[in-house]
Amino acid sequence: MSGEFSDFTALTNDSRIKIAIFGVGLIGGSLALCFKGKPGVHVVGHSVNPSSTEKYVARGVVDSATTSVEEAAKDADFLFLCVPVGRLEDYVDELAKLPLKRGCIVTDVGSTKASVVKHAAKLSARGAVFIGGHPMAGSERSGVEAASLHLLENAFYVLTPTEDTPPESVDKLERLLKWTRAHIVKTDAVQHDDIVGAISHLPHMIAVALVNQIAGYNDSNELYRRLAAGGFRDITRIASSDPLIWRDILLNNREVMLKLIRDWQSEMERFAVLLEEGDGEGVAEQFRRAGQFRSQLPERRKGMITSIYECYVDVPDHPGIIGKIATELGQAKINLSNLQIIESREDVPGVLRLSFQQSDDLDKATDLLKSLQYDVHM
Ligand SMILES: NC(=O)c1ccc[n+]([C@@H]2O[C@H](COP(=O)([O-])OP(=O)(O)OC[C@H]3O[C@@H](n4cnc5c(N)ncnc54)[C@H](O)[C@@H]3O)[C@@H](O)[C@H]2O)c1
Ligand SMILES: O=C(O)C(=O)C[C@]1(C(=O)O)C=C[C@@H](O)C=C1
Repeated sequence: MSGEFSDFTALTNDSRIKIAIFGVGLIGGSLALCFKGKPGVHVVGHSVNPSSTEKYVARGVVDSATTSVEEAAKDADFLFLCVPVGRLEDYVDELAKLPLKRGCIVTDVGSTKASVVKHAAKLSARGAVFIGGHPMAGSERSGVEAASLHLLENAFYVLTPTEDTPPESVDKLERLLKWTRAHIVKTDAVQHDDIVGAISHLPHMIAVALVNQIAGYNDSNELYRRLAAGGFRDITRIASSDPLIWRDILLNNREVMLKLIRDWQSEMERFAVLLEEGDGEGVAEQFRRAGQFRSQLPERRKGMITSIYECYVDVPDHPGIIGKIATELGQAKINLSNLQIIESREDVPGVLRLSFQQSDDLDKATDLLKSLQYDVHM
């Protein structure tokens, strides 16, 4: 081992590290992939479902898997709770009944923090330290099939230690999380929920409401769906997120969300007034202000809407073209994460959307496809 991770084995008193992941889905699976195969590390996955445990091992995401919380938790140095927000407290309660390894670190990846941090304080009575966590990266996809070694790379990873959290435990967790290549940010759990409510939960709700509004119009005229391409697609990717994961997040953060909805309604009302009054300068000013703030967002950072790098390719309408493009990319060792035909443009035979998890892959793919005379748009 070398460089920034050379102090890794100092994370425990012996050179073996057991990491238990409860819920090996998109986030749990991505964490497992970051830890698995590192020297001395054993990653055990937990699922309530025996067929899922078999799948985790068969896909090579974990070293072993079990349906027993007790077996997964036994002697574990780090325990990651990666289940839906609505189940986090149940897992804390189960762990609180078990003989956990002294000084072990229990953390979670839930999209809300205040309630679980408060609830998990009880783990200290078992000699464990709870530190709330939230990797600010994700996808509209879910399940272990969507897990990726690179998901958290360059993303922010929020930790919410309290004043009672031993600093050496925070330090230990931070050192472990270096394997994810995410950037750690520490904040208070309540502040986390306010801010993440605004920059993540509200956009998900708006995307869903917008899609449902348009779907309603589409019921009486199919042209809505057929013409909905550029802007609509950009702002609504996250509307395809997992319904149960988001049910739990929004219910858990409901007080914050109710205030944010009211503020959103005021923003829309402001637009309504500007339009009623025919105030063109006022409308333009709204766009100027938004553009200015948006231009200051971190570029191509994982997390929020930009976690996937995409390009669009005009494709002639003949059988085999999709396979041909996928093969060209594969032969050039470019990792394609998704490929989708979009039938929204009437003027060209078809448009293929290619998605990548690395900006590098996107750049290589556009260069390659352009060199092969394809029309590529960003
Ligand atoms: N999806 C995202 O973009 C994202 C990003 C950051 C954090 N998170 C948080 O990560 C956690 C997991 O989300 P995910 O996107 O990985 O979801 P996922 O559906 O991909 O994975 C959830 C895991 O929990 C298990 N699970 C589901 N319901 C369960 C239940 N009732 N009891 C026990 N286990 C159950 C599933 O088998 C799966 O292994 C959530 O708390 C979510 O808020 C999600
Ligand atoms: O990129 C996405 O699909 C996401 O929704 C990721 C996202 C976000 O809103 O930024 C979603 C939920 C999380 O808790 C953290 C990250």
